[in-house]
Amino acid sequence: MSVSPPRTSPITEKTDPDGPPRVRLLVLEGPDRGRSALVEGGTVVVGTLPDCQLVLTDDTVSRQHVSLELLGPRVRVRDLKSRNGTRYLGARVEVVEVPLGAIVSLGKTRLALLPADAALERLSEQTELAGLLGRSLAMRRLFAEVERVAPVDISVLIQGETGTGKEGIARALHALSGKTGALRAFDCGAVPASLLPGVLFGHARGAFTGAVADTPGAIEAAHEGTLFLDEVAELPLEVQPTFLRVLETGRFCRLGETRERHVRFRLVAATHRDLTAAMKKGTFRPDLYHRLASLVLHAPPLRERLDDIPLLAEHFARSFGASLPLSPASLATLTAYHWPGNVRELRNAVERTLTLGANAALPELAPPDGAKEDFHAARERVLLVFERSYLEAQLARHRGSASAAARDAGLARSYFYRLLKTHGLLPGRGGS
Ligand SMILES: Nc1ncnc2c1ncn2[C@@H]1O[C@H](COP(=O)(O)OP(=O)(O)OP(=O)(O)O)[C@@H](O)[C@H]1O
Repeated sequence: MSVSPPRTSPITEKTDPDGPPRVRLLVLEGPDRGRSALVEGGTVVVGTLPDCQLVLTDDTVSRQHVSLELLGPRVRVRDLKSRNGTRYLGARVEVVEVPLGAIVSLGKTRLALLPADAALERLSEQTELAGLLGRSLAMRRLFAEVERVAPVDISVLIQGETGTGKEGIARALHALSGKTGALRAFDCGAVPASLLPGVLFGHARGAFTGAVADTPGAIEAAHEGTLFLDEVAELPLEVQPTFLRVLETGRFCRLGETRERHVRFRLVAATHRDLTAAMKKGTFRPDLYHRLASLVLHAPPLRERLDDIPLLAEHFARSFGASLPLSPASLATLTAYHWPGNVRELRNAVERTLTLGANAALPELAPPDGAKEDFHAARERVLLVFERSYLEAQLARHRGSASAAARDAGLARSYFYRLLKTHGLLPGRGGS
């Protein structure tokens, strides 16, 4: 066993598949942050006594706080009747088997149990970055990337399922960039293709019917700042060459003008679609793709970072005016679900449950006495319940095809998508 205080240096220890299981213990939060120990086989004890295999100085940790039995790809965590308890996914535990990669809390200390050969270079020490919350390893890795890339003036492409926080990541990149201009967000899927060039590049008075005044576009509003281009896969093919030219030269003309203007901004684009598939289909230009994807960040789905659920759920509950330590039953419900709509769906679930009380999907989160409900609140509740079950039934009938479901429902595709988004029902990657 070795004890060392690494934080940012790479640690790469190859695991012998026939040898005893090897696990790296790494303190992520608490007074001993950065302390790490490589342990091999058998059972090890963590506590403040000097003969523990990982010795901590945290005074909320007991002398012999927890034992860890290494079982290959899993670890049996046993609380040794500690004063402040041992928690996993936010709930107090006596004995629990956890996979490698899990994080357990001992008093104020948060300890990651990692595969010995995990590369640990680039874990951020933050659990909040410009409004984005995360204490899982996946988010700390992402935070470290954001911190590293933010001040560098290159385009960034953020890929990830819907609701994973791509816009939040773009905001964090901007907040840490040191740029003097603003962040301007533009959703390529929200504007009809025919209006999109005008909204993006701006237009001169009289450029088209209804153009009553000279109007700057989104790229000008992002001058000296960041342009966040959401749903970039929806950028119409015919607009892509002009946009690429702006990225390469910083020059463009408003619609209806011949005078060239100059802009300087950092582009952050996001998509939940597979752009390489879009290139193969011919709907996305490879030259633009390569320009956008100088650097790709992946927003991990919530189901791959269950450690974030207690933090996020309590944060959302607080933001809706409730202060609740989540019950173990609520946490078990929340962490057992696969969250196809990711963090947005979690936020909606918390809100729905706090608003609708016992009728909601996660009753353990409901206010204990049941909420008073006036006419407007009751109508809203019935509408929400109706909307959600209608959308689910339509999607099921059309095997997940949102376009077909929207047509059948007699709704505009964009409006149908908005409803799906509100209810956290947007089909994942590859959905239409
Ligand atoms: N890590 C996080 N911490 C706090 N809030 C988050 C986090 N991730 C997402 N959210 C919240 O979840 C909601 C959805 O996030 P966001 O709009 O950034 O996702 P997205 O990936 O851009 O979604 P879409 O692809 O549908 O546009 C927002 O309300 C955002 O504030």
